[in-house]
Amino acid sequence: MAGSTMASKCPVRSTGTNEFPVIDFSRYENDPHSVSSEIFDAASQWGFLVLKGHGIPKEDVDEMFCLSEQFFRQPQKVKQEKWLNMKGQGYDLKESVIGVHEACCFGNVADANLTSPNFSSWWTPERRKRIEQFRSKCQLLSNKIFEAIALAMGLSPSTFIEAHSPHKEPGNALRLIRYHPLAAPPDPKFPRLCEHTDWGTMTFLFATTPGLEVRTPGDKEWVVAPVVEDAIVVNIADGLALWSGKALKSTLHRLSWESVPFDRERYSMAYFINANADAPIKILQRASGTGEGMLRFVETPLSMSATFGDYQAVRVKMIEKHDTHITEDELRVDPKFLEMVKNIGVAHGTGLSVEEEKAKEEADGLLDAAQVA
Ligand SMILES: O=C(O)CCC(=O)C(=O)O
Ligand SMILES: [Fe+2]
Repeated sequence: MAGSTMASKCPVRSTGTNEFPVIDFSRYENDPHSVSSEIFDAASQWGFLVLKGHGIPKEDVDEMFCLSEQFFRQPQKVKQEKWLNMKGQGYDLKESVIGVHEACCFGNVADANLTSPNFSSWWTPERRKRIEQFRSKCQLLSNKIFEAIALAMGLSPSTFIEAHSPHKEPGNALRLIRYHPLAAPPDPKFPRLCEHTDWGTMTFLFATTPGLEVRTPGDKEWVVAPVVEDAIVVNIADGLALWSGKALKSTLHRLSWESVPFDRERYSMAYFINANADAPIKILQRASGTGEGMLRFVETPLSMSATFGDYQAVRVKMIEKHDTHITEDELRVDPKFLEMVKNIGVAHGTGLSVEEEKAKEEADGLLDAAQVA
């Protein structure tokens, strides 16, 4: 389990945009090959990048932050009218080893949040409509990035998109987050947000103030991700690390009390992208003998057949057992499959190459992949 208080006592270096990958996506249409290879390089070395020129209007992002602030300013009783459910909809409050923050999460298939009964009465039809319109813009952007990544890997452009229909469960989730101020220092065991890797396929992070800490390539140190105006932080999550045979990296990240002290607040928004529950898990591998500067990945057979839905159910169980309003019954999964996912080594975030990772696994025995997301 992550969230070690030891690590959070170490000083955390700030990074500049000359070190952390920053990519201007407005060049993609005219120059798809070089932009997609920049994205692939950042995603395989850092697992994180800052994306400028992404096309989501600034006014829309500002409006989402405005809704978020208004909602979190409501009395606690109003906010917690509906707690987060299994469809990733509702209010979530964490003060535990997972972290100290509150969130309102809009998950499930496109437009499901227009009518879901699992939101506080504060969320009027008009406000829900704006949320769904924003989710739809994020979803269209995610398709473009998936296309770019497929292009860089020598795959059909629709390879990842086909497994990400917005009309299929579990859908993508927009999580409005507030790291709330506390009246007194927290329990020393609680981090602001524990070290974790995300468990979907890709995540967009929106923030106007720094605080997000990321492990550098080679897993050497924590650095604070730079905040670039009107840009989005994009990170690869475990599902895509698994799918790409770990060519794309799912990197550990967190928030420490040094970054967001107990008496301060910070707002952010995370858009978690998930593969469709019925999409079969596939593993890609780099094909040998491809030309200079060209990558080509091919599918390799998987020892047991499983879907992303099987995988997601297991990851939810790994996370939600810590503190939750979800019952044990709802979290029931096949114990054999749970064991397989724990041992598969997807939630790695170690910064090691595939070969190094393999050698380490052999040396250490099977990795415990039970990172929380
Ligand atoms: O708030 C942030 O900047 C990061 C949030 C995050 O990593 C998460 O919710 O998974
Ligand atoms: Fe995360």
